[in-house]
Amino acid sequence: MDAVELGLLDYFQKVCSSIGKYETGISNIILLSNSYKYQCHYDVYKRKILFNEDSFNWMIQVKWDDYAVPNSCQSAQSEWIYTRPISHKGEHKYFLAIVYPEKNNKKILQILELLAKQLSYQLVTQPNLKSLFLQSKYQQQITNTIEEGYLTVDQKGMITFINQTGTSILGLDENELVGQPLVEMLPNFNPSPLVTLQTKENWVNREVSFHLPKGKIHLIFSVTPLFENGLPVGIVITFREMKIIMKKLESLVSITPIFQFEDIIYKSRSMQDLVKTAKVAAKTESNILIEGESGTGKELIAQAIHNQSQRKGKPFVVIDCSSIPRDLVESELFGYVDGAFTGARKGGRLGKFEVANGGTVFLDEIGEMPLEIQVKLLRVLQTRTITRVGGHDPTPCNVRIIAATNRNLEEEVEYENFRLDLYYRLNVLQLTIPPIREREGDIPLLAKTLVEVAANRSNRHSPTISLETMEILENYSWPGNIRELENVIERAILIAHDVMEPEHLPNYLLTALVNSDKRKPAQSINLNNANSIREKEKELIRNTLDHVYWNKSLAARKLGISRSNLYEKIAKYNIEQVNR
Ligand SMILES: Nc1ncnc2c1ncn2[C@@H]1O[C@H](COP(=O)(O)OP(=O)(O)OP(=O)(O)O)[C@@H](O)[C@H]1O
Repeated sequence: MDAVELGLLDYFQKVCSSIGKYETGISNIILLSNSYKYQCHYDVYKRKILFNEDSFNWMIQVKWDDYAVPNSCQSAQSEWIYTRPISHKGEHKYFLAIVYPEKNNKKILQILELLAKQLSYQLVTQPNLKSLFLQSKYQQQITNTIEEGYLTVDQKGMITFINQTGTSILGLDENELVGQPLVEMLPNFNPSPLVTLQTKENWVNREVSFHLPKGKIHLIFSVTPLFENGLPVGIVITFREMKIIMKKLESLVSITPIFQFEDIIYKSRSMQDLVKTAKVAAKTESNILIEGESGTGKELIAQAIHNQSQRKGKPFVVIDCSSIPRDLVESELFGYVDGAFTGARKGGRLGKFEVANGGTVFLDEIGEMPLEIQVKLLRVLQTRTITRVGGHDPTPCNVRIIAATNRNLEEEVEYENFRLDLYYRLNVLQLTIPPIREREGDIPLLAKTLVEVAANRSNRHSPTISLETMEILENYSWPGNIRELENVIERAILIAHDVMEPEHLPNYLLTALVNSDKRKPAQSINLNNANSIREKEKELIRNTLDHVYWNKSLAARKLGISRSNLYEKIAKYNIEQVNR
């Protein structure tokens, strides 16, 4: 085991640099291990000095004439090497050597003696703490490659080691820290991590802030106490910068909002008005409520707003209020402190609002939010702070809320399922996205564009859409809106060649066409031949009418369509009653 492993070299270097600070005029103090004693390179000129056993009795004279050193570099004809042993259990383990031009300089002798004593003492008291973590140089190198700051403190509270990541996080030099009391260098730990030597417990993911020369830093740290033969020897503190953790969490929790206003496909007047208002909303900081049926593009609009707002580039965190178990909503949103509840993770947890700080929170399905959480959300919006579950200290939180719902929130307020005060807070700007069946001219445009997108994605030639197919698409009510249209097209693309025909569409669309004033499929007809769709419909209507002896009300009921719709179809297909 050498001086590095024993931690002696660090200590030695530290002491030497402090000697340098007091300007004793001494330089070139060398720490020699026992194995080096017969040969040593010792100064800037790489002069090699041969030692023998006697060399360790205080002092030897070196005549520079014997060495190939240019005259200009020599301050004296000869110099003296003072040496002093560093002993451990009566054995000379190391030697200190100082090169000095004068013989018997008392000050030098005193310093050397003192230093050797201090180092010998260090050998006895330093319980090889370092060797516990750094059993080899490889391990030391590993500690320098890990992403966490890594600091060891002996049982007396003195810092004994810090890795490179640690020094760069703290913005302090290894020499400034090692050998110094932890409480002086990093005073904000409260309680001191050394407490763990008594409690014998690990601390996980605690938070602390320091004002250091680098500025204010916010750390997440963990502490592991170390024992050797049951006796406390020190602690290891691992730490990371909060802002780095936040960045990582952001990438896990937030999504990259990819949509811009240019990606929204529309033509209809109603969508033109909506996008215009959304663009105005993007310039403001107000909360926004987006209402619309499922799949109408609420999240798409929310992303486009975020990307055109001042918060672009900041987190965009999506919280689906309907998918979080009721009793976890609060901690998911606002986080919790250590020990907040049974089963809570040690060290607490950040909430999504904290992660979204500076950015946008997209609260999807806000209508599903439990009433008790609505109160807490209201408080966040009013105070612009969040308080973790089980915590008392509010933390500033700057987020913009874009809430979305496919319910009629005003009605939910009337039914007392949603708080009126929260509704007002969220509804500063309201956008209502119309369903696609109400967007005049949008379906053909959407269908054509989505066919191209889907064909491109699956590396296929993009088919054209036949008139008949387009008619079916336009007449369907699309309860699942654009998401449903996307799915239908995605599937059709796989089976269509040059032209997308009705046979490439799912049967339920064709059936629904027959029942076009009802939004759910009624009697299913299996239409495989595209050209026969009208014929099949005509046949179905005629058969039904014949079956009920042309009682049109009854036929309409059986077909699941309205009487007026039946009259329209009879006229359209020119169906006549055949006298039997
Ligand atoms: N106008 C549009 N142009 C192009 N794509 C659209 C348009 N509107 C919606 N989409 C696409 O439709 C799909 C559904 O949109 P989105 O998830 O935004 O709907 P939503 O209203 O938030 O749905 P839900 O209420 O079910 O959460 C997405 O793939 C989206 O890209």
